Amino acid sequence: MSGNQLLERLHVSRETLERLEIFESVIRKWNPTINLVSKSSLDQLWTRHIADSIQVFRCTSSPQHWVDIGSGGGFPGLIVALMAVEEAPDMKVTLIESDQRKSAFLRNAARECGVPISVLSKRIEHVDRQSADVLSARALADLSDLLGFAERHLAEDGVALFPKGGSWKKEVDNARQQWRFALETAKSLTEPEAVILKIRGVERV
Ligand SMILES: C[S@@+](CC[C@H](N)C(=O)[O-])C[C@H]1O[C@@H](n2cnc3c(N)ncnc32)[C@H](O)[C@@H]1O
Repeated sequence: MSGNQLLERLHVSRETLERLEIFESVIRKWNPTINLVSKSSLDQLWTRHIADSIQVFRCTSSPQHWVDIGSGGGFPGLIVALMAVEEAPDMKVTLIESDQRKSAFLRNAARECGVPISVLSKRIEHVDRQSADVLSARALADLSDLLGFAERHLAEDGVALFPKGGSWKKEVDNARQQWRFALETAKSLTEPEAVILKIRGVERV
């Protein structure tokens, strides 16, 4: 599927597309200095990163507080905040990113795109409890570690959204040795083998 077809399928409005184009120009400007996405995937920014993040946003409806951990170049957290400007204007979005230069990028990109966010430049292990309705993380850690963060930072009826590649079943089996949780999966639109894990009710075994 081409980038345009994907965006059509993900129902992106003209106004949001304009913000995404501003984001694209900011990330292309900063990437050579701080390597926000790999040079090879920069050519597929719209499919590999932007559409991939929009589909995470589309996995849930009307949360009040969305927390994204290890946001890096803003995937999915900054794209979620950008989508929310039109579609969920009351939602608060917090990005947690331990790298100071990436945090500076996130603040700058958000300002240029006109997107309100909070950025915490800390390791997730040092952040106060967030009571998030949604907790997301892409390419940060294996599922068992992510569930430790979910247990601490999700509100009681909150949902964790973790995009995972082809080996997700193995990660789920391993995680079940340490954690009890309810799992749903959504097939990725951008990668045939990939899924988004939707996880609730995380408890230590
Ligand atoms: C592989 S990158 C993924 C970035 C982005 N989520 C993506 O999918 O493109 C992982 C990011 O998490 C950040 N990170 C790693 N460990 C972290 C921690 N314990 N707390 C907060 N951020 C962390 C790194 O600085 C890096 O930007």
